[in-house]
Amino acid sequence: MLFRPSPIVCAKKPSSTLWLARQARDPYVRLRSSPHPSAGGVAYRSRSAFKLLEMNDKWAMRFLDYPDVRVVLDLGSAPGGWSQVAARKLGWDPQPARMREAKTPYPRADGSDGDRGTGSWSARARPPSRDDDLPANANPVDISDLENHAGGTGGMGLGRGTIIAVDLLRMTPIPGVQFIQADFLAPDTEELIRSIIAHRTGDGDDAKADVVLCDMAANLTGTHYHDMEASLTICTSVLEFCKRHMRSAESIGRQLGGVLLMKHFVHPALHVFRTEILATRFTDVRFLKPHASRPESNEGYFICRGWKS
Ligand SMILES: C[S@@+](CC[C@H](N)C(=O)[O-])C[C@H]1O[C@@H](n2cnc3c(N)ncnc32)[C@H](O)[C@@H]1O
Repeated sequence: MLFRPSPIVCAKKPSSTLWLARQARDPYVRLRSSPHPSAGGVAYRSRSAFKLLEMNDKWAMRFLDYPDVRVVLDLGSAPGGWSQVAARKLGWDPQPARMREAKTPYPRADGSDGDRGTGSWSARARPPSRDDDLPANANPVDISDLENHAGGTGGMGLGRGTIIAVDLLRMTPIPGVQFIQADFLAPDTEELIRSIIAHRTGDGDDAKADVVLCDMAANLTGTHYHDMEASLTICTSVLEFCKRHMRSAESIGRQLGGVLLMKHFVHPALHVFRTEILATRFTDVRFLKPHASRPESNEGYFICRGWKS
């Protein structure tokens, strides 16, 4: 007897069919899945990477390109597209050492050459997956082993400066990026970030960030009011963080130095937040909606340059 799947089990919900159709049409989804020259020949981990590239490169903001940019924070970093862009901009080699190894013969325990000539991943030299991004016993908030962790050079090309990425979720390592798995809104996280900047730069109490990127988005609850408030809470917390930890334009000697790029969602208080709060703290504040941001999404970005301290 032929097995006929039940139509109830097989039927796709209209919403998932629409989602699949949208993904298939989306040029950024297609771009994301292939190695990209601007990512040093590796694929970007998120379609969000193209938003950051657009805001930095295409609109000539170039806030990541100045040689005086020494410390970049990526808040809400997972899966890592923005960190990849930042790492590349600061000159870190995106090809992990074990990826390069995988293209060369990988010796087997029996002494034979293993994968000679295939260029494929062996079980021992495979790209890191989400499950092996950190050692099982690693404490994501322990900074005592910084040099050997994701942010250490680990045999990769040396870039300049420090990139610190923070997310609630785990993130596969990126050369040059120090990842902290933590809630940015939790009271201890700020001090942890500050101490890592101090440790990496050797600046002690003067440790500051030059560029703060925030793509954080709280999980949607479905309650419009609650979701709007959560977005504004993130924006105000990030600004409070900048008040204590951003390097001022004056101290760099560059008028538009000290940059905050921050995602936000529609909120009735946003205009006031921009004009009465952001605009008093930064020399130049603009609203951006990159093409890579879906038109139907309520998200937008503030690019704020020239921190006045
Ligand atoms: C849109 S994703 C970021 C994508 C990222 N920019 C990229 O290019 O891959 C938003 C991220 O914000 C993180 N997030 C939300 N609230 C957070 C919080 N309080 N602390 C840390 N991360 C948070 C989420 O876990 C999620 O990974």
